Amino acid sequence: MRKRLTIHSLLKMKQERNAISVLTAYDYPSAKLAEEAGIDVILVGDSLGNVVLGYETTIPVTVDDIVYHTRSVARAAGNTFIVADMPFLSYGASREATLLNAARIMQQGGAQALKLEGGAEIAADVQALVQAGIPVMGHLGLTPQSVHQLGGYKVQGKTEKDAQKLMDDALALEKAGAFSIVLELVTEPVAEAISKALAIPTIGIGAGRACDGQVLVYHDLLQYASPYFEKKFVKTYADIGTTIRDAIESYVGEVKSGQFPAEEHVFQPNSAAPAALYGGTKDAGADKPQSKKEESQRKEVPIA
Ligand SMILES: Nc1nc(=O)c2c([nH]1)NC[C@@H]1CN(c3ccc(C(=O)N[C@@H](CCC(=O)O)C(=O)O)cc3)CN21
Ligand SMILES: CC(C)C(=O)C(=O)O
Ligand SMILES: [Mg+2]
Repeated sequence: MRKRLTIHSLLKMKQERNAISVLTAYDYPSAKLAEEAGIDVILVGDSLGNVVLGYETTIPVTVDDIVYHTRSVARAAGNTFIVADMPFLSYGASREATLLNAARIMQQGGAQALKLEGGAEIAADVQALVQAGIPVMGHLGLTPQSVHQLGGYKVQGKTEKDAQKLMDDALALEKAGAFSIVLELVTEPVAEAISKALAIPTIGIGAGRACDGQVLVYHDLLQYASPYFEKKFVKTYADIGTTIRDAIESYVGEVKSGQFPAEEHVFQPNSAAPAALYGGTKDAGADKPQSKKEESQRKEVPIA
């Protein structure tokens, strides 16, 4: 098993043009499989609000939610660099609240780094976290925690003015000490210009081919009951949703038909017939049920 990457090895990957693969994970099985598959970085994203908890936005996600999910990811992926999202307004309200919430996610969750949405306006918070010894990942472009202000999940950096603001924000985050920046739903040339202007790696999601790495949401990549999997920036690599639904359908059918459980799933006593249970007669139990269906038919026969 490969050793866990560090912020220094991620910087080196950019310098050597070695693309960084990032995937979200939210629990033990998703993190275990991501680590086994050789992912570079796991992000415990607040997208868990959408794909695991069923909320419409990421806004209801709490620090408790992130701690709970990060713990289970950390237990599964001890050799993978784990970044956790700081959820909505768990940073920026006050310097003290930012640091205390960050401390909880690092200490109780077991993340190696935190990600915050926003640009120059949160640079001072980023700097305080970095000074406290926490690696910070920035997040620019479509920042879902501001969806109501942005007016929807729309591509960012389309006008010259927006593009310049994205560039200024990226430079401000780098200056504040961020080790990497996620660019979400940013036009390809703008993401390319930012990636070239920064020393730290950019991680794109719907931000084109020039980013230093890519990130996708676990449930999108696997078509795993995700409400977003049909989006333009997503590529689905498997159809796990259909596989799971078909399997459960088969199970339901076999329980109802009596095909499951079969002989090989059933435990038998030492002696072929546990006479005591059948009222002490020697041949009792010889007509033990072969299936649920048969048993229910038996029950229709009055015993007395
Ligand atoms: N499952 C999932 N995947 C994600 O990528 C994701 C989440 N959830 N939740 C948090 C945010 C929200 N995200 C979103 C949500 C919607 C679009 C979307 O509707 N995109 C349109 C672009 C529309 C335009 O052209 O402006 C698309 O078709 O890609 C994009 C990102 C990304 N994040
Ligand atoms: C989509 C990624 C970048 C994210 O922030 C999340 O999964 O919450
Ligand atoms: Mg997020």
